Amino acid sequence: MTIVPSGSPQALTPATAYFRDALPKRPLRLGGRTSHLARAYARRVIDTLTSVVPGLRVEYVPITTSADRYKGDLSELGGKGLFMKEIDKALMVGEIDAAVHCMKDVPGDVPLPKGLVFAAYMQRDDVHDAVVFPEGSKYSSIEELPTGARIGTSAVRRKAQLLRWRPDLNVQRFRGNVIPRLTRLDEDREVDALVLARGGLAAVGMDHRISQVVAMEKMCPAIGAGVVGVQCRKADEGIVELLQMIDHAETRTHILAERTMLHALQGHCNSPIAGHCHTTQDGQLSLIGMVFSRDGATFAYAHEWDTPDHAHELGAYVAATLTRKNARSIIAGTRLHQRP
Ligand SMILES: NCc1[nH]cc(CCC(=O)O)c1CC(=O)O
Repeated sequence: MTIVPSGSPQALTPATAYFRDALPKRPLRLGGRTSHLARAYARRVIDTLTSVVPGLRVEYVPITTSADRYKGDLSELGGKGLFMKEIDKALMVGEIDAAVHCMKDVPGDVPLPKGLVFAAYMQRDDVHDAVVFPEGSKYSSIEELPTGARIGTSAVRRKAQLLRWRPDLNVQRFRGNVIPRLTRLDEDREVDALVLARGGLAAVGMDHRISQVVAMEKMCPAIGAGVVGVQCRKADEGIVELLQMIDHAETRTHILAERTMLHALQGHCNSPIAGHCHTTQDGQLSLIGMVFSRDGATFAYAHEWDTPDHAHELGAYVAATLTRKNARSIIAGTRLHQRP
């Protein structure tokens, strides 16, 4: 098979040369979850890879994770990387060559498995949260909802911020993959509205269901929101280099700042922690960090800036500022199901 590099001849890097030799043997096996969202994100990874390396064959390997099997409250299981365990294992034993993950679901309180590396981050999607109402609902925004209205979400981060905004709302646990969640919203009428990620809804073709996009000031995103990461074995140098070809450098810097903060706060995707890093118009890195009590009544906020080569320092600094503002006890006080 011939590889026609996109763009200039210099585009033929060692990675494409390496992969040209491995290609005839079998397609690259990309593992990920079975959900519509995971498949949509994998499609994005595959399309980007094949636009850089035309002729590259990639096969998607869907994997059911513990979090997909468990229908209860994930915080009761500890919430630590349950969307990843089986995928990590498949990658470590060589059943797959690479894995696609939503960075939001990658925990910050346990180290990544030894020998695995995120070799590519795709350019970040929109990070706003969005509100969806059941079909035929007379409401179209959170502001219009009457006292006691039921909002469905399983994210403690969303619950805390909704209650901070509207303490009179009744926030209920509502789990599941995006499409089944929307079906339940319309059919069962258990809740009056759902809050979901705008980018996730758009990725599965459901953006027409969005009635309200929530401002960042009302709903600070999760660490890693809207970022798809591609992981592989560190020792597979050819695959590492191949994936690096689709790495989005600015997104990598933002993820480094956000996840450094998350590590320092010992948080995971079900912690009441929010944060967002972006590059300002004058080229500075801006990082916002927030932690909440579960009822949203107590929170700590920090916002700092630094140069793009100081993403790590910025993450550590914002975490330290939050810690000085009692972040640990605010978070700890909210862990209702903490194990002894
Ligand atoms: N926890 C599930 C999950 N992981 C990533 C996304 C959405 C896309 C993203 O922010 O990466 C979602 C669904 C949601 O929060 O509505």
